[in-house]
Amino acid sequence: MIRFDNVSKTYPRQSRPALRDVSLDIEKGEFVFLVGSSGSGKSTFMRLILREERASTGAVHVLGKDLARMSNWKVPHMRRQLGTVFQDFRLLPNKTVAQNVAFAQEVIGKPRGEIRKAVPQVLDLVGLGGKEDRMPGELSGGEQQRVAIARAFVNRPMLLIADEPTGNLDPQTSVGIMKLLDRINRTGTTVIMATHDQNIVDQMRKRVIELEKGRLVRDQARGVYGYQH
Ligand SMILES: Nc1ncnc2c1ncn2[C@@H]1O[C@H](COP(=O)(O)OP(=O)(O)OP(=O)(O)O)[C@@H](O)[C@H]1O
Repeated sequence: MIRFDNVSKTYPRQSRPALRDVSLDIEKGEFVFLVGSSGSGKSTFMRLILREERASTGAVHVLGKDLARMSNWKVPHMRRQLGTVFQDFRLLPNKTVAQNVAFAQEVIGKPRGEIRKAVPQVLDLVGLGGKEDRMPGELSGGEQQRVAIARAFVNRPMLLIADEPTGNLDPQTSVGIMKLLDRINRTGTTVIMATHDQNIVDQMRKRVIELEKGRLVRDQARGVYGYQH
């Protein structure tokens, strides 16, 4: 599903690479935690998968495609198969819960009938049945993140990328979000989640990839958080 072959990334005008010689494989259906202190390269890793950035050297393969060889016009098609969730939710504040989720389908040209069916289904799945007509500002942080996850999942992506999805949530709410991501993973969707949340990583015992100053320093099955920050 994802392969990094000796990938390094140095941003323009930076002397130190943000990623250094990273090689790894992530298979379909895996759940992977990406850990490492601030600035270790986690977001860069995710941006390379989304082709928001390009590798300086080495090759990144996503869904069997070499991203360096992918023409720009094909990138949106590739991204449609990836869902993204962020710490700050990134909902459209002037659209209802249902409209936020429907929007993800409208932009890819899904027929109206399908959207009308899929939106309530996915809102039920994330535990927001009955809140379709609320505005994001009327929801708790945990509920807003559920909307964001519904939006990311409604097109049934092969891969869900979550960048600190529990970073703004209290521990109890975070556990609910993790149960939801686990459920989504069980449907066969690969999940990659960057996090600083030690409790979550230690409880879930999934594969843990640790970056330190851009290098991959640990790749552990059923791993733990494993470092002090
Ligand atoms: N657009 C950019 N231009 C220049 N340097 C950048 C850019 N983005 C990131 N960097 C640098 O690359 C390194 C890795 O940053 P990155 O954001 O990938 O780390 P991170 O592990 O995601 O950190 P955090 O946990 O704080 O989100 C840092 O030294 C950072 O300053």
